[in-house]
Amino acid sequence: LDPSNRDMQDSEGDAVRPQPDLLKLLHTAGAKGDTFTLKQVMYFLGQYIMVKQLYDKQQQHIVHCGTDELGKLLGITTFSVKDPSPLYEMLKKNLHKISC
Ligand SMILES: C[C@@H](c1ccc(Cl)cc1)n1cnc(-c2ccccc2)c1-c1c(C(=O)NCCN2CCN(C3CCCCC3)CC2)[nH]c2cc(Cl)ccc12
Repeated sequence: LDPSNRDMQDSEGDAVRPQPDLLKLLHTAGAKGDTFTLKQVMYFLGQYIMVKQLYDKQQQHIVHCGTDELGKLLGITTFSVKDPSPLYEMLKKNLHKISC
């Protein structure tokens, strides 16, 4: 997690409510309920990539999501887990922060 995303890291513990499309992916990965912490969202997205076998077997930091729901959400076909910026862009659009 690069320091430029301070707001993301600071708000790791806050409750967020994913939009329906993102929520569907999290449930596919075994998540329960409709509110999570950012940490949990990241964990379940990681599980989703594993379950759907979207990562490149040779270069395991590359994720091929062009033919998957995840790709539609991210608006890209491939990304590296070493450059999380497209991910944070998607999460900003698809996570509603709950200020409880
Ligand atoms: C540091 C962390 C990360 C977390 C956030 C970001 Cl924005 C980048 C990177 N990370 C490092 N590699 C992965 C990864 C790589 C390939 C397949 C699945 C996960 C992850 C991701 C996790 C995660 O919760 N990771 C737990 C430990 N990972 C180690 C790698 N493991 C490998 C096991 C062998 C096969 C390849 C994955 C899986 C569990 N959640 C993610 C969600 C997405 Cl949208 C993208 C990537 C990840």
